[in-house]
Amino acid sequence: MADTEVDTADVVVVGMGPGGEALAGSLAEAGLDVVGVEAALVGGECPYWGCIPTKMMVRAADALAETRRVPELAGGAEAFPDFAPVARRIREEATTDWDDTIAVDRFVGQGGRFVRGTGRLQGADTVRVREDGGGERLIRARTGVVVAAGTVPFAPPIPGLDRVPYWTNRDAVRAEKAPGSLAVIGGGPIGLEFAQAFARFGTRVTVLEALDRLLGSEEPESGELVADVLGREGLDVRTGVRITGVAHGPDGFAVETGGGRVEAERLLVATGRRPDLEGLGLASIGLDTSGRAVPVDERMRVAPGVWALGDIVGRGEFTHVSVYQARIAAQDILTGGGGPVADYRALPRVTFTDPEVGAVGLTEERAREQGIGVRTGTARIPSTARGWIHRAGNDGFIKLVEDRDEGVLVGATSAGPNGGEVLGALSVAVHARTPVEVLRSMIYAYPTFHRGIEDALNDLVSGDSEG
Ligand SMILES: Cc1cc2nc3c(=O)[nH]c(=O)nc-3n(C[C@H](O)[C@H](O)[C@H](O)COP(=O)(O)OP(=O)(O)OC[C@H]3O[C@@H](n4cnc5c(N)ncnc54)[C@H](O)[C@@H]3O)c2cc1C
Ligand SMILES: NC(=O)c1ccc[n+]([C@@H]2O[C@H](COP(=O)([O-])OP(=O)(O)OC[C@H]3O[C@@H](n4cnc5c(N)ncnc54)[C@H](O)[C@@H]3O)[C@@H](O)[C@H]2O)c1
Repeated sequence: MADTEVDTADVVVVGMGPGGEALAGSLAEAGLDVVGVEAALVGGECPYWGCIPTKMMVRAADALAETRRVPELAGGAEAFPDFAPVARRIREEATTDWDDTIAVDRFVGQGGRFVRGTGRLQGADTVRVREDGGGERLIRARTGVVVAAGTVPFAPPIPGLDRVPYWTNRDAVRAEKAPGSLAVIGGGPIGLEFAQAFARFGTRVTVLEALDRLLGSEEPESGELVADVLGREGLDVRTGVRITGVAHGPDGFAVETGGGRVEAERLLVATGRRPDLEGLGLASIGLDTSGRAVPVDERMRVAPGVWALGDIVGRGEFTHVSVYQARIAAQDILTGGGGPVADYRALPRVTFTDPEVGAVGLTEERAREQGIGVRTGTARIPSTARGWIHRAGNDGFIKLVEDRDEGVLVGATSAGPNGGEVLGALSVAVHARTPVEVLRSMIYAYPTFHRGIEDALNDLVSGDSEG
């Protein structure tokens, strides 16, 4: 094509979310000629529409919840919820009004070259970029192409859904005020974090989950705990729901379920995410683009000269996974195959509801499916010294999953106040395969939440919960 600019680089990175940005920056700093291609904002979903703005909402909502706990502990206090400071923080502090100039400048400062546009593979060593300005550029990669293009919200095939103006996380993050009422389809991390945060600002929230429990990939106890707490906070949480239709009119949304109709001013769809493998041209390197993820080996390689990382490879849709994989891929690229391999045994995740649900490694069910001889131990937070002291808002538990033949933890959950922080110690134990006997010989500071780990270890070795 006559007006197509042809360019060459060592590495072309398609998608500059947390993973792509980390990889492209480190390769550029190492002296490679790197072109980073980004269709939207450098930084990706996490800083602009995901982790950071939602955690600002959660922080504010938690402050309101703590105020409501004052009467039980310290007299009286009254909160006057106002979403405006949250919306302002998200706009001004988190996203600079959804402007990525700082991130682009940082990458260019590291020595990278940046192209704003949509990239598509044309074979293993070439990326065709449709630039925002209207031009087109063909970039040939001497060393390789890295696909780090993330995922987009998935809308389930519910009759009527494609004709109504429902919210995804992108709209919910840009809310200027808490809606009067909100129906949330999906009881995973996205749905639950938004549901609780808006409810604490006064929104009447209904959560509709198809499975028989919330947080379906975690321990069943986690979903039960969150459903119980949300219910007590006044949310209407329905599991095992089959949604048969959605409509929108002047009065808002109507969601039809087997158990009746749910009406709400806003509808948030949070039913998982999918990559666009077809749009990325991955068929040109022989991949089946109907799949739900890009298959990679343990060094993030897809094919000779092609790597993929982050949400698009489906090994955990978390920023820390994306950045971890960027480190693995960067070392593979820089050493020509001599770097470490990815190890997901101690993959941590935290759902930032209150109580926070932290988990690492395998759930009990997954461990049993893998043929591991499992022993579990549990401590209830309200029964621990610190939980009892804490009182209002002390719901939670610590559950350990031990490989009883090896005498090491292969998974753990810490749900409760600061559950994500307590997870730190458990992550080290699973990652380092610290023997349970060594964990039992440690001194746990009194009275901390993490001392609940010792209670759970005692339950583990008591033998009562063997299975
Ligand atoms: C509401 C919400 C809350 C979350 N909270 C957390 C949390 O608390 N903790 C956590 O660890 N994770 C959280 N996540 C998940 C986290 O945001 C993702 O795991 C992370 O952003 C994935 O990084 P990535 O680099 O793989 O992809 P992304 O962040 O999705 O970035 C991919 C980039 O590629 C670009 N792109 C796509 N196609 C093309 C193309 N053809 N050409 C050029 N560019 C392209 C996109 O525009 C995007 O910028 C949350 C997600 C959401 C939605
Ligand atoms: N704190 C965090 O780290 C954090 C926060 C938000 C998102 N994330 C990441 O983003 C990813 C996507 O989050 P998510 O919550 O959208 O996805 P998810 O897959 O975890 O949960 C989606 C839920 O929607 C339900 N669902 C699907 N179709 C339905 C239907 N027709 N009716 C009712 N329910 C239906 C599913 O059963 C599931 O429970 C997560 O996997 C997570 O890794 C992480």
